[in-house]
Amino acid sequence: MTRDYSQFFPPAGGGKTAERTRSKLDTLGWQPYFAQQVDMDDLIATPPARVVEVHRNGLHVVGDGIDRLIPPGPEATVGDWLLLDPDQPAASRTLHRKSLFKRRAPGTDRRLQLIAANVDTVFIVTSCNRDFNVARLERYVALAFDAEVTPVVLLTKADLCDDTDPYLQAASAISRRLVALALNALGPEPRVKLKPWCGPGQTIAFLGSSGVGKSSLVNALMDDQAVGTGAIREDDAKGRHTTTRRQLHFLPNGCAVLDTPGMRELQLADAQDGIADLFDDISALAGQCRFGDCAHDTEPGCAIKGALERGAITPERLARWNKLVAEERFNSASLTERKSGEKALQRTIRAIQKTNRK
Ligand SMILES: Nc1nc2c(ncn2[C@@H]2O[C@H](COP(=O)(O)OP(=O)(O)OP(=O)(O)O)[C@@H](O)[C@H]2O)c(=O)[nH]1
Ligand SMILES: [Zn+2]
Repeated sequence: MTRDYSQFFPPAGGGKTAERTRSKLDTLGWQPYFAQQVDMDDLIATPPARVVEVHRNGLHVVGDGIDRLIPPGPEATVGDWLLLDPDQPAASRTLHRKSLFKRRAPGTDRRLQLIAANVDTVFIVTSCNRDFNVARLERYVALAFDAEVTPVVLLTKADLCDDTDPYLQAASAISRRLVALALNALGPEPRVKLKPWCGPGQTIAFLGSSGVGKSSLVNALMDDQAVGTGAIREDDAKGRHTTTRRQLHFLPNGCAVLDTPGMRELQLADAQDGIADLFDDISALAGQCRFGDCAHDTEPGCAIKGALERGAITPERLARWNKLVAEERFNSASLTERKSGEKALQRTIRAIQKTNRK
C-alpha cells in the first residue's frame, strides 16, 4: 500500500514551505512508518523532532526549525521520534519504533535500558585478519535480529589480505538473510559499496571490536569531512558533560549515523529472540524434544540429537548454538553484578560532589 502523506504536512506559508518541511524531516530520517502514526492536527500542534542525543538533564531534539534541549519526561532514546509539545515538552509523545536496541537489566525490576531506536541497518564490522571470529559475528547478528535491524557484515582490510573468499564464505554461512562484503575501509570504496544502505533518510549504526575500521568507514562516508575519532567521552568524575559530538549525526547526503557509547558496549544480553532467529532450525528442533526441559544430552526423544545423527545439523553449528545460549545466560547474570557496581560508583560520585559543594 502506498499512500501520499503530503497532506499530513502543515501547508503554512504555501507549498514551498511544506516541501521544505518534508525534505528537512526526510533528511532527519522521517519515514512513512512514522508519518502514518500521526494525523494533520497532531503535526500542526506537535511537530515531529528526532532525539539526537540523550543528556543527563534532558533530550536534545532536532526537527524542522527545531534544535533544542527538552527536559526529561518522554521515555525515549537516541534515534527516537517525538511529537514535540511546545508548551509542555516533557509531555511529548514518543512514536512507535521501527527497531530498538535494548537491554533488559536483570534482577527484580528488570528495567529496560533503551540503547538506540529506529536504526535501519547495522554494519557489523570485522577485519580479514585475526579479528575475524564466526562466533562473535553470530552474536552480533543475533543482536541485530533481536532489535529488528537489518545486519550487513563488513570485512575490512581487504586490501591487506590475499584472499577474502574464505572470510566471505564463513560470514555468509551464518544466515541466509545476511549480506557480507569485503572492502578497504580507507578511500572511496565504502561510499560505493555501502550506498544501498546509506541513502538519504536512512539510519545506520556500526558494531564491532576496537580497531576494525568503524571510524574509518564513517570518515569514508563523510567524504572528506573527518569525524574526530574518540570524540565522545563519558561524563568525567565530577559529572561534567564532555561529549563533543552528537550521538546521532548526519552525513552530507542525509543519511544518519548513530554512534552511542551504549552501542559500543552492547553484549549479547537479551538477544534471546535474535538467537532463536539465527538458529531457527535448531530452535524449532528444540521445541520438538519429548521433554520441555530437554538438555539435548542423554534424554530420550531428543529431536536435536536425532537431527545430529541424521546429519541435518552439524556438530559445529550445534556447539555454537549451545555456546551462544550459555553466553546469553552468563551475560544476563554478570549484567546484574555490573549494574550494582555502577550504582555504588554513582553513589560515591554523588557523595563527593555534595562534599565539594559545601
Ligand atoms: N589498510 C587498511 N587499514 C584500515 C582499514 N580499516 C581500518 N584501517 C586502519 O586500522 C586502524 C583502526 O581503524 P579505526 O577506523 O580507528 O577502527 P575503529 O573500529 O573505529 O576502532 P575504535 O575507535 O577503537 O572502535 C586505523 O589505523 C585505520 O587506518 C582497511 O580497510 N584497510
Ligand atoms: Zn533435546
